[in-house]
Amino acid sequence: MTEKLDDTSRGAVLAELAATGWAHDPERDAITKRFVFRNFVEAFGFMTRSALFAEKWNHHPEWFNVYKTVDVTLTTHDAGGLSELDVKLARKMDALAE
Ligand SMILES: C[C@H](O)[C@H](O)[C@H]1CNC2=NC(N)=NC(=O)C2=N1
Repeated sequence: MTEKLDDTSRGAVLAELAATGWAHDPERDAITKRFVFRNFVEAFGFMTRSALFAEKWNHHPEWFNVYKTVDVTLTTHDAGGLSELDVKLARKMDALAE
């Protein structure tokens, strides 16, 4: 689960995630997305709910919050690039942001 995505699966996965606003950073083999909420409470609520899944799955986002904006970077440090866990967390964060 923490192995890097192989070349056959990553194309489809990156295309799927691109459709919801995730961009691939090839330098780091990471995915990034900016979430913008109505206000700080909504942004922090999203971070709090995401944090519970991150902790449960032992897979943690890199993120930067200013007021109602949360910039998220997902990659798997142990694998040195994207893994299924990043995809799982990205999908969950999309759902939690709705
Ligand atoms: C020791 C601990 O299980 C590891 O450092 C976990 C924690 N959370 C993690 N989060 C992310 N994004 N990548 C990791 O490789 C990772 N590894």
